Formats: sequence, C-alpha cells, structure tokens
Amino acid sequence: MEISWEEGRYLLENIIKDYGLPLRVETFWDRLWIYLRALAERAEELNLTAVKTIRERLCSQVFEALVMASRLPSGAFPLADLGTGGGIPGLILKLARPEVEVTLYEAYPPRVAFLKEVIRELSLAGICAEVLHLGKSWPDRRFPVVVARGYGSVQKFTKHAKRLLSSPGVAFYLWRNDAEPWGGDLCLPLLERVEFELPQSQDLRTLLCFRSS
Ligand SMILES: C[S@@+](CC[C@H](N)C(=O)[O-])C[C@H]1O[C@@H](n2cnc3c(N)ncnc32)[C@H](O)[C@@H]1O
Repeated sequence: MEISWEEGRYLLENIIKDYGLPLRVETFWDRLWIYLRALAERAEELNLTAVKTIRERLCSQVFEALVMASRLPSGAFPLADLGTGGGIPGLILKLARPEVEVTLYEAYPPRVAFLKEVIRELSLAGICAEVLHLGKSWPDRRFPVVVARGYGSVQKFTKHAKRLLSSPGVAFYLWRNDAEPWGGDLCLPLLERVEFELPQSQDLRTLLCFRSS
C-alpha cells in the first residue's frame, strides 16, 4: 500500500536524522508531498517509471537530492540542473534550500510542461524550467553552481557543466555507481567524492564535486 502524508514525513525525518543532514523536514515537507503526489500521478505519462512508489522515491531520489542540498555552498546563488527530467534533483533542492535560484534544463518538452505546472501550483519564486537540448544549443548565461543526476555518464556531465560554469564555480553530480557508466576522461578537476548508501536498499551512490578549470 502507498505511504500516507504522516508516514512519509516520519520516514524522511528519520532518514535525515540517521544520516545527520542539517535540514529540517518541517520547513519543506508540505510542498515536497504535493510534488511527489503530482509526480506519482504523471510518472507513466512522462515515462518516469524507474521508481514505483513515493516510499521508494523518498529513500532514493529525494534522499540523494537532500545529501546534495546539504553540501551546496551556503547562501543564495544561481544553480542550473542539467537533464532534470521530473525535477530531480533541482526541484527538491529548491524546496530544501529556497534561497537558491534554480534553473531546470530538460530536452523533453512534456517534462518541462509538468515542471512549470508544479512550480505554479507550489507558488515557487526563483525557479524556472526551460526546454533545452544541451549540446545542440546552450543558454547565454553561466552559473556558479551546476548539478545533475542520471545525465548519461559522469564524463558527459563534466563536458556540459564545464560549458555552463562561471569561474570560480562548482559542479555536483549524483552518480549511480551500479547503473551508470563513468564514460571516460573528465573535463573538470575532481574536488571531492562522497560515497553513501541509500536507506533501506543499501544501494551505493556517489556525490562527485568538481571545480571550474
Ligand atoms: C535518466 S533521466 C534522469 C532525470 C533526472 N535527473 C533524475 O535523476 O531522475 C535523464 C534526463 O536528462 C534529459 N537529457 C539527457 N540529455 C540531455 C541534454 N543533452 N540536454 C537536456 N536534457 C537532457 C533526458 O531527457 C531525461 O529527462
């Protein structure tokens, strides 16, 4: 059976506590829940079916995004999420770190239309979603922070992040060790590598942190 509002909040609260993340779930849970419900309802239509339940999403994509949120620089700054799909990690970063100005880039227009609806429904300011196939075209601005998850390979991420990063700048990539190739020589210097296990499944993830070259 699917998880309830109370169970979901309790689960995430405990995950955050167990992993010692410096975040307070009560500051973003209501909006996160609305977003997760919308994503669950539209997942099939948007072909975002890798995760089957809200419980599973809390223990994987949400948790991963919160690990990233707690490692971002402090304060307010513009951030770009490349290949955001249904808003991961960028939309979750915005909920957990509302002072950050987020741009979600995604090549598939229906996913961007969904994100625009969610942004409107949640009355979020300082976040936008744009249809853009990076590599074919590029935005005319640069960002001090660039992030992504599930972008195809670590190498592809560093190649595109290098193009979008301002200097100085930092890029963060959530690498799914078991599911995604490294892809070859990296285009940015690696600053830090943080390995962690997902709650419940114990699957491995690595948060890679790069700096502008
Ligand atoms: C595997 S999904 C991951 C989505 C999301 N980041 C997540 O972790 O759930 C990859 C997404 O990146 C998008 N994508 C891949 N290459 C892209 C590119 N060059 N420019 C923009 N979006 C891209 C795809 O359309 C897809 O939505």
